[in-house]
Amino acid sequence: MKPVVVTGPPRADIADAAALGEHGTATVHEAQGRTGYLGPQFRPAWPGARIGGTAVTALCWPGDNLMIHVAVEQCHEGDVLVVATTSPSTDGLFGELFATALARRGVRGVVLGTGVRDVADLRAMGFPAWSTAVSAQGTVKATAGGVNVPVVLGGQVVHPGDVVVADDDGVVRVARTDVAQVLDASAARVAKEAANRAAFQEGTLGLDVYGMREKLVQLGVEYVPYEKYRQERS
Ligand SMILES: O=C([O-])CC(=O)C(=O)O
Repeated sequence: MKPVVVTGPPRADIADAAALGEHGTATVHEAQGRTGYLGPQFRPAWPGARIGGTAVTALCWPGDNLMIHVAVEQCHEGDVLVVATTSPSTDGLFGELFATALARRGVRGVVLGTGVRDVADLRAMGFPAWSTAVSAQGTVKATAGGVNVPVVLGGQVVHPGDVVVADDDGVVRVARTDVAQVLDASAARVAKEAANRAAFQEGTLGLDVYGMREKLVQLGVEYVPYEKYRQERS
């Protein structure tokens, strides 16, 4: 792999990214056709954060955070730093000092396909972080990798400038070219869910709200009174 730092890639609009962040991962995931989810192994370092930002990517070697230092310089207001490793790793590549530098640059959070550390400090400073591990294991700063190259996390390809949405349910990526369409679909979904919620609050059942009774007939589901069911089986 040839080490490279790509500067100034096109980014999604940071207001659009924030709006997707407000919708949250479950809505955005559904709105883009149930794709883009990095998987349940990506957990927040502390609960309650909800962000949407534009991806700056770093490809590091396991146990080596040199390229995070390089990536910090490429991060702008509204970005989310997305860190992958060249092979599986759980080491604590990122902690409170990196968070301090990123917060100073207006970065909204970090997503790591490896370990995070200093969790208590990250919580106290309110810097959002998602990772596949929490580990005190320290790292070296020795091997060159990539910045703003496509990276794969949880089977999803994240390109620099894509939108990353993250909350207590995990992390979802939205391709930069899909952002407008996913925003529209998310808003439509939120409106539909509001109508469904109102129906549930009034006591209407999901079976009727979603028109599933006909489906049950098609599937051959039979409603049998208890006594008849018992007699047939005795
Ligand atoms: O410096 C490191 O190796 C990572 C870390 O702990 C920090 O960012 O605070």
